[in-house]
Amino acid sequence: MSVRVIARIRPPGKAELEKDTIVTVDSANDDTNPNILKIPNPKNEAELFSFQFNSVYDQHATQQQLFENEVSPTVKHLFGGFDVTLFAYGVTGTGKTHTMRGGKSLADRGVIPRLLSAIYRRARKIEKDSGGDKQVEVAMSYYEIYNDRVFDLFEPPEKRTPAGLPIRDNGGKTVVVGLTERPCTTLKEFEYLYDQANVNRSTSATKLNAHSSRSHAILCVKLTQISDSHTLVSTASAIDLAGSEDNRRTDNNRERLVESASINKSLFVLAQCVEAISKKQSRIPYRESKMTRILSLGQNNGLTIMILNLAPSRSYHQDTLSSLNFANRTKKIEVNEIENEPVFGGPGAVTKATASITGPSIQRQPLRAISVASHNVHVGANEKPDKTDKLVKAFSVYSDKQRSQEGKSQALSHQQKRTDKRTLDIHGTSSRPSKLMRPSESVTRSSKFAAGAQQGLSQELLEDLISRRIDEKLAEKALEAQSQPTQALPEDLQRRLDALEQRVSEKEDGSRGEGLQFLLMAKQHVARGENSSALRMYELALPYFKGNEKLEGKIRALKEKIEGQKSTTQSLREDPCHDGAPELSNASPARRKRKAVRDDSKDDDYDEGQDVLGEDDDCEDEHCSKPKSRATTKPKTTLRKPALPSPDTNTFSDPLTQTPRTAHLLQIINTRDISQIRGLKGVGAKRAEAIVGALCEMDVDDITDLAQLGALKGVGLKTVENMRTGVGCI
Ligand SMILES: Nc1ncnc2c1ncn2[C@@H]1O[C@H](COP(=O)(O)OP(=O)(O)OP(=O)(O)O)[C@@H](O)[C@H]1O
Repeated sequence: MSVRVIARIRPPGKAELEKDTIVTVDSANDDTNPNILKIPNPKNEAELFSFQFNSVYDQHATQQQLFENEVSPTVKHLFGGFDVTLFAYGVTGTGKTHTMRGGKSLADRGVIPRLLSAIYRRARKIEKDSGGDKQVEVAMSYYEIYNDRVFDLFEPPEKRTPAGLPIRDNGGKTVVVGLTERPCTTLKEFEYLYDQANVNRSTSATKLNAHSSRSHAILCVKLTQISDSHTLVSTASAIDLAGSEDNRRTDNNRERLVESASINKSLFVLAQCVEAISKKQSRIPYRESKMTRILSLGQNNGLTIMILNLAPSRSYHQDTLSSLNFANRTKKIEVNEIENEPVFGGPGAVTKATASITGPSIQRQPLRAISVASHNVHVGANEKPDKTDKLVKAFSVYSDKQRSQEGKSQALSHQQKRTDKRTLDIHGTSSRPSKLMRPSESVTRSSKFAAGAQQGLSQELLEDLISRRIDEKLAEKALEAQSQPTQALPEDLQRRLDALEQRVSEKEDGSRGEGLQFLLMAKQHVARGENSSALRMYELALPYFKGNEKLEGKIRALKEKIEGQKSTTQSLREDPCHDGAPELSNASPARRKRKAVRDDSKDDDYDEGQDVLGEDDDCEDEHCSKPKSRATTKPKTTLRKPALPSPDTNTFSDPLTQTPRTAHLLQIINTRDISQIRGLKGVGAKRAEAIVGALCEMDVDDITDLAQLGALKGVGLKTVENMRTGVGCI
């Protein structure tokens, strides 16, 4: 099933004139609801571009109409066990927050309060009709992604840690670690919590919107239906994305510019993901931004609805065309229509399944699936094993990773996943158990043994597997013991070093890491011959390196190049996300390749990025003496002895013999997230940036073993040893 795309045009604002309205609504067939949007070609007003979506709403559409027609029908699917994802997309000031949250009056309420109202209504009805046999519980979590960091909206800003909450990949799903989940038994309770959390959301006035959202907000509503025989969990995710903004029009100050760059970058990556999915490319760049990792468009299951918000007026002409092009590609994305499995079991299962929402009023989730979890189930004591024959309804999955087989093998792997899940779920929870709840090693081993037996592994192989696990555990213990500092630094020195490191990281976080990421992405685009995208990345990097002549020169040169290409080849666009015309063909792959080779040979962006940094380092600011401060922190690491097996042992190169520690290290490296990588032992910001740079230049998607990691430019075996000894297991 495809993503359902609906478009909504807001009324003209106070400063916009009715006569400047350029977006009109039509229907494919006169007697049906409107589903076509028309907008003139900016280069030839007489020509109209048409875009068809599932539904289109004009400026007169009410909140009630939009909800009744589009969102209300999903409620029964949610109760049927499907996850539902709704997200609002659009340029700043086009009405996303108005659509999702809305105003306070009854008529103005947006999709989210109406959805909750419908959920509670249906829940009460189910409970009543079942004569009390069924119970429905609702819990919510709410967080924002601000400057590419995840913050719990139940935490006031002053209590947040600057780095935000970590996100992890857990069995193919992205999860936020340490998020608050709050039960809410009534609509009133929900509204209270929702309003309270919204106070914590980052908003500011910009020239284009007096209450502009400076973050992507993600609300997850978890629905748990409990009966004597089974428990069913499903999730509704409602996402209010921040709007892209053209900073030539915003007059943003530096702080707003940095926010804006971060918003634009994540939306740009989203557009890249959608484009890669629509072109059926094997690599979808989800990992390049936290928002795209979390949204996982095309990877999540259940129902997905995108609400495209548009402004009607001419001043948004180019932006509107970009949004329409984006939506046009999004509507082609296939989503797995998989319902969550009910969990069979007696009252024991019910207790376990609802433990997280019937306990104290605030619950910390150990590890929580964000958007949708197709199998976010809880297994009870009397689990019935005959559910594995349940059929998956659709198989159109696009993944970050190349899929080895299609069709039948996918069904098989789905079943396999279930078998694995069952093995895990025997311990009573589907999410990662807390340390206290973690089963004993022997239980884990015996369940693995059982899983292996189910999979038809030979006795010999199983024993081998077990003894390897024991070895791994022993090695881990030894590593942990050795990674303790043998000698603590004097308290005063340690404090000074910490303060110094903190200052350095604060400075780097704000002005280097992000900016460099843009430069790196620009380089990637140049290498692929995508000059318009590269230009956009360079422009996004500019606020971080203001006044940098090299960067400005690069932008000028690229602009000239693009202009030159346009006039000579009559090619209307190279990057469809930032050009007006709908669905125009791109340059031929052969031409692209030729261009890529030519550009690559000239391109020195990454080095230039280092130059930019170099100039930054030369400043007189006391914090800029990084090399020195880094050097002074070194003794901490040199006190520790490396405790890795030698590089020529299997552990270095054979993924099968990887310890959990190694796997965790590689997982962190493969995030390509500078802030995570620089948290590794022995890795400073510069090295983290170099690693990310080297990863971006690799031909393969991910690093799969330590040998590969050690071979990266600027890494080396000693660094690998350091990084590995400093990593904990997950
Ligand atoms: N359908 C609508 N009817 C009436 N007013 C609307 C409508 N849509 C938007 N508005 C008004 O337009 C203004 C901008 O809307 P809103 O803040 O929802 O935009 P946004 O897309 O969320 O912007 P940003 O991305 O900057 O947060 C608000 O004053 C809002 O009330």
